[in-house]
Amino acid sequence: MEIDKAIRESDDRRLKTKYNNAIYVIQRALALYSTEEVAFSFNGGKDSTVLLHLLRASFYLHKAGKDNFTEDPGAGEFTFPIRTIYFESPSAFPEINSFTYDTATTYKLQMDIIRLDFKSGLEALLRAKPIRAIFLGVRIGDPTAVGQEQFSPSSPGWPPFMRVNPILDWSYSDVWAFLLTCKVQYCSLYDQGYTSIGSINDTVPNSLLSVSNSSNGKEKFRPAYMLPDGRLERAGRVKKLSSWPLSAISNGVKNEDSHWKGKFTASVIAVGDEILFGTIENQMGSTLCRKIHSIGWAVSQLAVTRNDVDYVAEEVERRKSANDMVFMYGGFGPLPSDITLAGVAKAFGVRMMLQLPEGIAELLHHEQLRTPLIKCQNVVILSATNVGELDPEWHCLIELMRSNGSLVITEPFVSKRLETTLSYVEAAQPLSEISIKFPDIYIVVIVNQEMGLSSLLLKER
Ligand SMILES: Cc1cc2nc3c(=O)[nH]c(=O)nc-3n(C[C@H](O)[C@H](O)[C@H](O)COP(=O)(O)O)c2cc1C
Ligand SMILES: Nc1ncnc2c1ncn2[C@@H]1O[C@H](COP(=O)(O)OP(=O)(O)OP(=O)(O)O)[C@@H](O)[C@H]1O
Ligand SMILES: [Mg+2]
Repeated sequence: MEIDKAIRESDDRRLKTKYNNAIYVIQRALALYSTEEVAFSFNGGKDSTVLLHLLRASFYLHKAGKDNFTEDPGAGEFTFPIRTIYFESPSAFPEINSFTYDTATTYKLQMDIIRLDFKSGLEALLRAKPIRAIFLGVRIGDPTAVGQEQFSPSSPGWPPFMRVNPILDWSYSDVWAFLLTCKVQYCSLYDQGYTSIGSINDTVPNSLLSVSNSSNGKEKFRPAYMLPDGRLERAGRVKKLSSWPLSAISNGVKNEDSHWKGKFTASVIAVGDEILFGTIENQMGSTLCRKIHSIGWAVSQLAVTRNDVDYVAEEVERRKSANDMVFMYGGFGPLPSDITLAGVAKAFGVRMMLQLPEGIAELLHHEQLRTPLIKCQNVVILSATNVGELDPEWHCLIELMRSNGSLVITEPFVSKRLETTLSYVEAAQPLSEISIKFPDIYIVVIVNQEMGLSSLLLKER
């Protein structure tokens, strides 16, 4: 078998060790799960291309170990037995799409094309098929590798399956040593200076591979395997605004809800038994909503949870993917009941290290704040415990995030407040007419017992 042979004949001892270890992880997984219970997540990227060939080699070795094994199947003669899944997105590079499809044909992959987001797609897959483990080409250093091991259960809030990461400990140069030693095809973009490939919206060739071309002034790039320092693999990823969903960056529209179309959305999560006991009012919540509105963002939810790690994790897990930003307060400090950070860590599937979620906690220092603010991807944890403390903290947060380009401040809504002494029922008719005639106006009705009724008419600028 060409892969196994190429590695055995190579004198690269490090590559041999990496190869043997990865094969061992795959064999362990195949001993734990039947072929029907595993899937391979393939996206035409270099890491998943490595994994494809490791899986092929594993199956060959598995078969070779059997008594009745005689021939060595060439690339086209051997049907790859594992269900392969590809999440195809409209923002994928055409070169990635065509390489993925061509590879599927060459190696006879039974490939399911999924046109849903990862989570919904996996939910549907696991409902339809008995999949229990999925092979991924995740490597240490990938943002998504944080907290993962070779066998890592899917994160809380995700459908239950085992993530199997056979090349987790491979470096960038190990990947290229393997692809070049085995002389296998890889996506053509890697020969044009791309070193790590996301979507067309967030990936450009790595400028560290640039070679100036004086003859026609056009920039040219060396191939990806020539990158001298693998730590700079992601230098071609265009800086995302913090780590917000790409949809929000590319077109300014995250939420498809017609009222909030065009707006960035945030969720607010308060952590506090004292609010749920009714001992204190949640004034911080309404103040924070006002502040968020004042920067032109929409608040999609204001939630209060118990001081309980699982409750917090579940809420954060749900809100972080549905919103551009999540703001949290309460449950933050030195007491045993201060579990907000542990809940955030659990939501991201990472451990706590030195009292912070490992690998994802960013400390935002500001000279006017005694302690730094904590940001974990798109979740900001505020330390303010009352409205008085919130004002300066918010001011510093906005200043910091604006200066590092991680916050887009848009025009606030234009709002008009109408007050009337009409009853709710009487006002319903004219308000419905307004909303039909002006669909871009969002109407909030406020019923006030003493003064009757008022309506807030909100419109985007
Ligand atoms: C098969 C598969 C399983 C995944 N499982 C998880 C998971 O358990 N938890 C999680 O937070 N993300 C999971 N993801 C999402 C990835 O961590 C990550 O968001 C995705 O690969 C996109 O990375 P990118 O935003 O850098 O392109 C999974 C993705 C795939 C394809
Ligand atoms: N759209 C997708 N469809 C299927 N699997 C995917 C998809 N995106 C990511 N994955 C899985 O996640 C792994 C890690 O993705 P990542 O982008 O880090 O690596 P890659 O795409 O293989 O290579 P590169 O780092 O060069 O982009 C992939 O190897 C693959 O297993
Ligand atoms: Mg990729």
